[in-house]
Amino acid sequence: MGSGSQIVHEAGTSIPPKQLIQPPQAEKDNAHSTQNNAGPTDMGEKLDPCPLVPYVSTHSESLSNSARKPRMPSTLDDFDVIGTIGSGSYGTCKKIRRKKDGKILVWKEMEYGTMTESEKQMLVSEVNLLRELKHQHIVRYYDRIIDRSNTTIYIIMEYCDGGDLSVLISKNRREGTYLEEDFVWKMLIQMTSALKECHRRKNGKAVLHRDLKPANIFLDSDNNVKLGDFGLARVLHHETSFAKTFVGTPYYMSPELVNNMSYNEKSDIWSMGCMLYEICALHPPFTASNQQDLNKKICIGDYKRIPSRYSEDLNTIISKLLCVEVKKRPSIEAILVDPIVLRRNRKMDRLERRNSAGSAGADSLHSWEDELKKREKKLEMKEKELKSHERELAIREKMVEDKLKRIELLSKEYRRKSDLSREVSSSGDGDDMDFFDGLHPCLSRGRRDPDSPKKKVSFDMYGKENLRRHERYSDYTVDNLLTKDYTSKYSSDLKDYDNLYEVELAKRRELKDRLFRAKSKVTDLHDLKLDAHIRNRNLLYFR
Ligand SMILES: Nc1ncnc2c1ncn2[C@@H]1O[C@H](COP(=O)(O)OP(=O)(O)OP(=O)(O)O)[C@@H](O)[C@H]1O
Repeated sequence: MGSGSQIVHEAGTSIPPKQLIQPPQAEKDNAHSTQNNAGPTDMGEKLDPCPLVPYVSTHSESLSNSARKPRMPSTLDDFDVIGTIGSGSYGTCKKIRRKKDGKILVWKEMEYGTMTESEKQMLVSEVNLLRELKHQHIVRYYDRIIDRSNTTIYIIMEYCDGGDLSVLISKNRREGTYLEEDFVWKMLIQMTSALKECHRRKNGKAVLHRDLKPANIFLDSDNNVKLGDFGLARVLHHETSFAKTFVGTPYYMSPELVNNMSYNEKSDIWSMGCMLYEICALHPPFTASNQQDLNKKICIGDYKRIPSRYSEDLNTIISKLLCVEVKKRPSIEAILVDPIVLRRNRKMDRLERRNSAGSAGADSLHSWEDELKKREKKLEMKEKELKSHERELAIREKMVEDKLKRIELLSKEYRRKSDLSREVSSSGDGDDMDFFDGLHPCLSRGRRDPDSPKKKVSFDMYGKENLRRHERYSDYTVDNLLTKDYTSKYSSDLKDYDNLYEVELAKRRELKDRLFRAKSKVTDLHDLKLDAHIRNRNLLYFR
């Protein structure tokens, strides 16, 4: 029952729904205090028609009754409570997580200790009923746990993360917005399909919901209908086609109930009409300040058209459901074969197919996009690598350029010094050198033997002739030059080479001096020789 809803007890008076089910304080059964879901308790025996095979989590849709195997009964310890969703007339709903697989579910806690026998029967019927209803638009029942220590039954169900329709209607009412017509049709078609499952059961036992209202229509994350809260539904055997008890929401009460007739399948159809009307208009079709006025309106079918924004087709089908005459009101099959509904159903099918094709296309687009993103990332990384490689190369290039410049400078210097040294040595070459032959061995050193093969002269600064054996310029490759060790070795080698060159130059200078001195000595000797010769001639003359 929705909070705030009132149960019509007598014409003109209303009482809160809780009072219908809350008995005068019944004694709590504290005799048993163990928690399980199969033991022979006042609840357990009735809940389970076969105590040895406790009805277990019938999670798998494909699991047939005959194939159902006994399983370890669930216990409260198998779940973690995440939080409370809300409380209704019969208990509190909590969001829970199943420990073994993390599945999010809901349990409805209902205290049965204070219930009367008939209420307990009703609860038993609810749980047994829930087990049997397996439909994509009906809230799935999973399991139940009885905690005898606090006389509470926990009914474990599917969690509907879209909330319930009453919340959606209130939100739209608050915001002054209307729900889309397509959404209303979707609700109509899916609710009809869920009701068909209840009204036309294979075992021949129709299940009447009895409390169809927006608060009992849950939505999943895709806004699909999940018909829930069968708390007050009863199993109706076909042979007794009228159930006498009235339970439900007064605004949705059908004319036959107002006229004290029994609740039947068509009463559910009326309630569905009221609910669809409310989804469109955001308020129920029949409203009044007291029960008498409400009853009158219901009995004559006095309601306004749904807002003009909605199609005539929708208005027509809602009017059919809100037909005061039970016989003329369509059954669930009649709704399903109504031309308007069929037309709409086909349109929805087409839309759904297009959407799923669209979503498949979108999926492939997404995966394509993902693939592209991955490739882009790879390319980006490669580009980064290349850039850093390029930077490295630029540095190496710069280093090589510097080295080459230095080498050129050094080679220029070397050539300049070589020219200088050649100048020095050339000034001591020629006749003078011949003159020195035999005078001092060191003076003839370095002079080429005319018969010996000509010494190869290379002007290539890297040529091996211009380097000491261990100083081949060929060793100074670009790569070698770039290594730190080799660079320092190279500089120290050049320094050695400079020193040697200086020594050589000094030696040559000294030799030049000595040559000069020897030349003047020769001149002196020549003069002396000439003088002696003259003197000798004079002496001969005098003789
Ligand atoms: N399976 C479910 N998934 C998600 N929320 C749920 C589920 N079942 C119930 N609820 C939410 O839990 C709250 C309590 O629900 P409950 O059925 O106990 O009470 P109610 O329907 O509000 O009132 P009443 O039972 O009196 O009709 C509600 O807000 C309802 O929307």
